[in-house]
Amino acid sequence: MHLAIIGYGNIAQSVLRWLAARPVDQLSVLTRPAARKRVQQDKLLSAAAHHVFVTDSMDEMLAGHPDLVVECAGHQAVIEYAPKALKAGVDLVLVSIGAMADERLSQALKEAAIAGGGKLILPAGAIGGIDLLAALSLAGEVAVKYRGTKPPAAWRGTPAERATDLDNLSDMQVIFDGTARQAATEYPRNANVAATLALAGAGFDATRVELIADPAARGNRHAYDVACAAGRFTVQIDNAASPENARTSVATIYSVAREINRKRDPVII
Ligand SMILES: NC(=O)C1=CN([C@@H]2O[C@H](COP(=O)(O)OP(=O)(O)OC[C@H]3O[C@@H](n4cnc5c(N)ncnc54)[C@H](OP(=O)(O)O)[C@@H]3O)[C@@H](O)[C@H]2O)C=CC1
Ligand SMILES: O=C([O-])CC(=O)C(=O)O
Repeated sequence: MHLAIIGYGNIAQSVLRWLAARPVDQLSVLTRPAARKRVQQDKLLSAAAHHVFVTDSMDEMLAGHPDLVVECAGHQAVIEYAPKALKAGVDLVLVSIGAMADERLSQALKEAAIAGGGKLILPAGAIGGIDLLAALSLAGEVAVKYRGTKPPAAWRGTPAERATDLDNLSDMQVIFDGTARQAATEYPRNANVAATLALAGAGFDATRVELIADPAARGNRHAYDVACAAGRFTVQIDNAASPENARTSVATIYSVAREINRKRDPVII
């Protein structure tokens, strides 16, 4: 298998650490230009694959004909690279799913996938239960309400800083209440799961979202309720935060790992 990864942050490096136990044949990594030389020297790479290529050019990466591209670099990187990968006919795992809250980008991605023949794969990421939600939404209208709770530090550098004094919170506080579209747009590094739920269920404008800063939170809690004529269910996940990036739950890393296995294994679940 030839695996290509866009980004070299917490998720990318953690996935490579996991790959060391079962390396891929070829690995291509797309970094920012300033990071290329440093990444090339990282020993994680040679443990994760038999042949390694590091580049700062998407065209160069695609010229190697990867079997699967995994984006784990953020919303801006989705805009820059995702349409190209899909147009080239390569399957693309999109971790920064919240970028699809932008209707024009979402449409462009679909058109690129149709034109090129590559599949746009939306992984479960930090959340679970997407299989049931997506299935129930085929039976009729679904109502979905999501609550995302993280420690105050995970909300630094976001609009939450304007809503509350994150450093001096003594109790949990709702820092956002609105639609999945607003949440994914305003919190691009924290509310991708809201977008995942929206795409699997009621859509970006009907999925209700509450984001909460809680000084007592030990990790990232994702909870949601689904109701429809075919049934109802509630999910609550208490995720450990990644040691390298507290905003990102460890589960996200293994959700990417699962998609890699789904591409290379004969039996998939
Ligand atoms: N679907 C889900 O459930 C979840 C999705 N996510 C998404 O995954 C993304 C990545 O998470 P994580 O790995 O923890 O974040 P990190 O910030 O640790 O890593 C992101 C990496 O991407 C690099 N990068 C950013 N823009 C570009 C670009 N244009 N070209 C090449 N590299 C680029 C960054 O480089 P630099 O440091 O130089 O900026 C950094 O190395 C998040 O931003 C979020 O959107 C996260 C958690 C859950
Ligand atoms: O990793 C998480 O817990 C969720 C997250 O950051 C996101 O949805 O963007």
